[in-house]
Amino acid sequence: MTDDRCVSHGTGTPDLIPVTQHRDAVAALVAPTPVRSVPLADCLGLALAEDLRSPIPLPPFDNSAMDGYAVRSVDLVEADADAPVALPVGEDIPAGRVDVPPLQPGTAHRIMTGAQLPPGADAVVPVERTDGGVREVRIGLAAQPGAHVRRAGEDVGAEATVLTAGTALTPARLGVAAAVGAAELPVHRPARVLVLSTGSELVEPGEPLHPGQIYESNGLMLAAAVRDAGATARLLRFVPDDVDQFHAALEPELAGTDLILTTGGVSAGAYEVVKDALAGQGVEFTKVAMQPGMPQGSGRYRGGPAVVALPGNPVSAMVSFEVFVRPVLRSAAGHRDAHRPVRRAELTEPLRTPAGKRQYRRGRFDPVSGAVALHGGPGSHLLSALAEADCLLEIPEEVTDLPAGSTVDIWLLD
Ligand SMILES: Nc1nc2c(c(=O)[nH]1)N[C@H]1C(S)=C(S)[C@@H](COP(=O)(O)OP(=O)(O)OC[C@H]3O[C@@H](n4cnc5c(N)ncnc54)[C@H](O)[C@@H]3O)O[C@H]1N2
Ligand code: MOO
Repeated sequence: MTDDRCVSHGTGTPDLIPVTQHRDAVAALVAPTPVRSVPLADCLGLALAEDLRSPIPLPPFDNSAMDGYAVRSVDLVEADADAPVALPVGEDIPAGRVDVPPLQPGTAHRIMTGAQLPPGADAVVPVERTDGGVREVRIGLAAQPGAHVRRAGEDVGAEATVLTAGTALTPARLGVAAAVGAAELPVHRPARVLVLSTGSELVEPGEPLHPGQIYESNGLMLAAAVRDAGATARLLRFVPDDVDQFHAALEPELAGTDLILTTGGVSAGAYEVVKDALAGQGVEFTKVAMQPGMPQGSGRYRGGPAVVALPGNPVSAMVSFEVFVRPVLRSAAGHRDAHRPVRRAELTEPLRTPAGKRQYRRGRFDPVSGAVALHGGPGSHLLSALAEADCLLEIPEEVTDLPAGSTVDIWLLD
């Protein structure tokens, strides 16, 4: 909800559907993907499908936090830098030694970081506080019981849950999974997305550009956004505004596709290739009460893969992806946090928006002051401002005027 707002009445455009309605329609198209076991090395960024319980405590055994000497603290009560206590050294215990002999009273074992604490020892003296002796060691420090000892289970108790279902597998989470002995994890298969841009004006970046032509940017951008959302993307070469070429590009690629994402050709002109090709094939075209991103399509292509048809204006395509597609891909792949983080932020300047449409403006957020500044105008061709933005401001449909200092919801982008 946005504070300090002027609300307009009776300005809704009757043929526009609410953002929530289209969002629900898109969400209903993409089911959760199947779960399978995947080697840890291939799990980065995927969502864990089941809680991970540790079969062992971590650390698995009491061990030394320092290179030094394992001792009985009672043997060193009198020890002092000026009056060191000499103890005979029994054994060497490097990390990984499995047959660790007990520590006899009045002796020390030389021990390394990570090595098992010998039975009978209750403290470790760092080598720097000794003379480093190999047969006999002189220790100038009265060790406290437990000093420099890492106790079994201090980090993770046996049978404790270390990761919960829906967690995104970050490097540290993969680390803890390996530390408790997991070789594979149950994860959702990423959703498989096909990306196809349309437009006779489009030219491949790197090729010469003639008057009236523009470089194709939506396909690459959306394929990257799909991958960033944790799904896999197959980017097809864009097609001109030609229905036959559109179908010819799609047909051979349908197998193994969960979602077809198209851009362009969905508004009201004479050459709306996506609309012409997909209307009557299971895809409905609507106008959504939002800006950017008004013309939209969704459905199932000939009863098969889901289709989301995004508008061609680059900012409209990207914002529509954020609003409708990204959360759905993340939910389908099992992510608990499917949505962008939302914050409340204070506007640095006044903002006027048209009534009856939910606005998504591009902004820059200062997390220290909690202020958000608009970045670039509302035009849906202003791609460079989107590229520099770090958040989207979400302004509700009924709001038309916001004074500086009003608080608004923002979605934090990466
Ligand atoms: N008479 C009307 N005209 C328009 C309406 C309307 O309701 N009535 N809606 C406007 C809105 S809002 C939008 S958004 C756009 C959406 O149009 P389309 O989805 O049909 O997209 P195109 O016309 O193909 O392209 C729009 C714009 O974007 C550029 N574009 C398209 N594809 C790419 C790409 N892959 N890479 C880079 N740029 C691309 C294209 O050149 C156009 O400039 O329609 C409005 N018009
Ligand atoms: O949907 Mo359009 O995005 O307002 O330019």
